[in-house]
Amino acid sequence: MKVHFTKMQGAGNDFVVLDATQTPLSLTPEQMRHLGDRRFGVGADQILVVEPGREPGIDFGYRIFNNSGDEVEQCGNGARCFVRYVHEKGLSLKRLIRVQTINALLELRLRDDGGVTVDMGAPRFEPAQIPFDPQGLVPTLRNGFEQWPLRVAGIAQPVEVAVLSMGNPHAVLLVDDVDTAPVAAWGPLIEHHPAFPRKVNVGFLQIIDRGHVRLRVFERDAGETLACGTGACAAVVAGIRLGLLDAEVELQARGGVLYIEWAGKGVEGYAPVLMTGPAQTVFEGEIEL
Ligand SMILES: N[C@H](CCC[C@H](N)C(=O)O)C(=O)O
Repeated sequence: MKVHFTKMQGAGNDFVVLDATQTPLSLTPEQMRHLGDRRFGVGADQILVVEPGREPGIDFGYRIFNNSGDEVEQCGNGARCFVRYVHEKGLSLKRLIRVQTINALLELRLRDDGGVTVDMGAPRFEPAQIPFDPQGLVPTLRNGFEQWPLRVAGIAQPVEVAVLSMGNPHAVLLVDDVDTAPVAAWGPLIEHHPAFPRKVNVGFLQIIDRGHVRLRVFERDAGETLACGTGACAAVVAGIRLGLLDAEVELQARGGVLYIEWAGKGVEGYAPVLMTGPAQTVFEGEIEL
């Protein structure tokens, strides 16, 4: 089967984008893995599928697959590429589009300056929503926010992580310097820790000052990526809840800069996280699957 694709990237997190708005696409996990394979396929961290909106007021469906072939709940850098894609393909002229993922409704805005801002929804902290099983661990509270002392096989000392969901699960640990952080060594150990029944994305967060951070993310099912949008949102939310960051943060990922805004908890609960950053088409092509 010949499949047309568009290769895109957002801060170096790269994607194969497939258009299923006219004809349904149902690819197997093996076909998704082939698309994501950097040697035998196109190569990407994730595969994004653009589907028609299924309800009034919803412009599109948005499905996300890691290059492992597993479908996941959310992808922030992908959301920015999604809105760029639908405009470039003439699938929508609206500057604000509403898209439905498997567990969230997102509002994506193409800005007048050409940048893209996505409303990533509110973070969730309840263990069952992450999901996270504290396994009897006693957290330390910092500014009233839990840091959980995970005991990880292969790591001598307990690893203090903040845990939350951006629709997908995240564990965030503070490091002095992302360049020397043990991302490759600790990332997979924490990703597969039994406290995370659906595994977890692991963020290594370096605080520069209250408005500037650096972040590396070892992504669930994808390994370290040059940027992780939901990971950036999760890390900034954790930093704000720990009392270390202000409401607007510039985040340096290895592949580019993201701007994250979160107003914290209001009268109606937790505010949504807003993320602004780049989204670019790299090339188009066809592949035999
Ligand atoms: N690896 C993530 C999905 C992609 C997230 C990331 N690429 C982003 O931009 O949010 C997960 O399994 O939850």
